[in-house]
Amino acid sequence: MPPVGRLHLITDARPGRDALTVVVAALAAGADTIQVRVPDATTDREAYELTREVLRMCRDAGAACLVNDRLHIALALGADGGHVGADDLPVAAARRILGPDAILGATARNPETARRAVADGATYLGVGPAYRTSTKDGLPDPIGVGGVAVVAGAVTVPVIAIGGVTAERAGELTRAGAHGVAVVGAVSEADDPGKAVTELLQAIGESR
Ligand SMILES: Cc1ncc(COP(=O)(O)OP(=O)(O)O)c(N)n1
Ligand SMILES: Cc1ncsc1CCOP(=O)(O)O
Ligand SMILES: [Mg+2]
Repeated sequence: MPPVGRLHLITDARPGRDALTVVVAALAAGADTIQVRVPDATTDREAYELTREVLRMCRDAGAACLVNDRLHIALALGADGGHVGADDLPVAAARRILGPDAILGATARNPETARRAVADGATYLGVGPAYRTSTKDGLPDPIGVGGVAVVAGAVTVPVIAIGGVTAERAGELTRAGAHGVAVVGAVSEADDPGKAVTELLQAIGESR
């Protein structure tokens, strides 16, 4: 299993976003993980084809490729793993499907859920929303840096903070115990996605 990366770029497949162009720029700037996340309305075939392209780019760049929700696509393509949350397969079922060597991320926002996810086989935890974000609807209130710190202190697996993360905020999250951060908008909405990745890497102490 590859190590859990510290800067996860999650694809932004909202209308008008060019996910692949952003992935190319992010990988060139040093993002170490790409998570393919598509809207629910996207067909499996479309998601498969996007993931196949992203996986090829990740392999060339030495980055990990994870698939959100649709673990069958990760398996079919031999991606590095997947990410599940409360509305997806339970973590233990996801682990059985992906096998022992895959990276498996699980969403948690409190210590109890976090410990259960780890016991059930999560390799890392996506913890948030750390801050308010408009990228995803229906999220609960942000847990803030303090909430991320509480979860990070409760588990031994890497915690990846998510939700409203920017280069200005990333450093306080890693200083609070997060191993890394996951972002959508901070990179995909940037005028220069590569520069945004460079600034995020600097903020988490991973500049090259
Ligand atoms: C790194 C990371 N953390 C959290 C999530 C959110 O997953 P989930 O709660 O299943 O919500 P969706 O992304 O499926 O809408 C994530 N994808 N990645
Ligand atoms: C998928 C997801 N889960 C919690 S917040 C979020 C979206 C994060 O997007 P952004 O980095 O633009 O706030
Ligand atoms: Mg999900």
